[in-house]
Amino acid sequence: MSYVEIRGLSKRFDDASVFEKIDFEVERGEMCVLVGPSGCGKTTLLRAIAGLVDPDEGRIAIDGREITALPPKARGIGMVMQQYALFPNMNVEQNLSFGLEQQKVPAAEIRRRVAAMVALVGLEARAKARPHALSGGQKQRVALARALVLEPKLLLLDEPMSALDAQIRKRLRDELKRLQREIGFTAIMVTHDQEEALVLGDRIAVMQAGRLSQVGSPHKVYGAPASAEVASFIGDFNILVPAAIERVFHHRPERSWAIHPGAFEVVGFRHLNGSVSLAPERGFEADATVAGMQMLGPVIRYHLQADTIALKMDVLNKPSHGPLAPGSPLRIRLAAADVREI
Ligand SMILES: Nc1ncnc2c1ncn2[C@@H]1O[C@H](COP(=O)(O)OP(=O)(O)OP(=O)(O)O)[C@@H](O)[C@H]1O
Repeated sequence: MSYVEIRGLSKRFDDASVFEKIDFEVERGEMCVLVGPSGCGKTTLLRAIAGLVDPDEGRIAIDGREITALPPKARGIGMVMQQYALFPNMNVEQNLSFGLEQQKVPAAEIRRRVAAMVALVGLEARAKARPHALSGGQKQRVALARALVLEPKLLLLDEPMSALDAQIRKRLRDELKRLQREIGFTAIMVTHDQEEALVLGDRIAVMQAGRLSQVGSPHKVYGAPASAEVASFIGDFNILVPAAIERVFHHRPERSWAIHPGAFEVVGFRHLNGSVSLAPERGFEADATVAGMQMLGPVIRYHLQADTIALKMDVLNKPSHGPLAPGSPLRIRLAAADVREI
């Protein structure tokens, strides 16, 4: 039996189903990241686990104990939301102490646990500061520390970093991973950010239109997406029908596609898995022209047109080859092993 077990969980608002028959597990000490397009039901699922929304059917158990009918306070669940929701009139230490005082934890133990947690999130120098005097990243660290100091059985994180700018967000993300390794807490986190999901998740659950379309390790979900929808959500995928590939790409016997038209509906390959060249070498598979480009930092994403097929390819951004102008002709090479059935 898994540490967190969710079985057949469904929720409707009026006549509209938000999610239906959701099943999934989280092991003790694991961070499960829930990703999916806006409106697919992630927040409602998290709120149902927290007890803030009543599911219509299904059950939730933590550590072998069913909690489906328990009020939120009795579930032993901590929550961190996008908005910091700190107590504005209390300093950092007081924000952290509050929940422990409510639980009637002895004063000496409160002092010890709060001091240890403040140190863990690196806020010793700001322990006496009130929220208005903290930066966004610091406030969110306080919110995280305030939830963790109560040692919840399960921590729910709803887009905890989405209000922060990119740089701080990455720092906090690494810090969250470190904290999770050090303390070993169990968490379910909702994010829109694909990279955040892949970095933080021990397990990723992809939710689409109220259903989980794939649950697996980041490696599995990224490397072997279960459907075209998952592939397009976990980004960077060219999705094609085999007939189009057959028509546009030149066959080479030693590198045949191993694709039989009609055997499945779509195939795809990651933007980064193809290579492009201006040199007319032998062995390239398809002619294309540059339709546009996006500068992404470490890679340049080219929008290419190969006959009737629009493709995207990521090429390492090296000084040795500058960006290609729109209209540049080039050839695309692709290994059969990088083309997946999806
Ligand atoms: N209290 C409510 N009453 C009626 N409909 C609701 C209620 N709460 C959420 N919904 C609807 O349920 C659906 C799922 O909403 P939810 O907030 O769970 O999505 P989400 O995946 O978290 O979206 P986002 O990523 O944009 O936050 C939406 O269509 C939303 O309008």
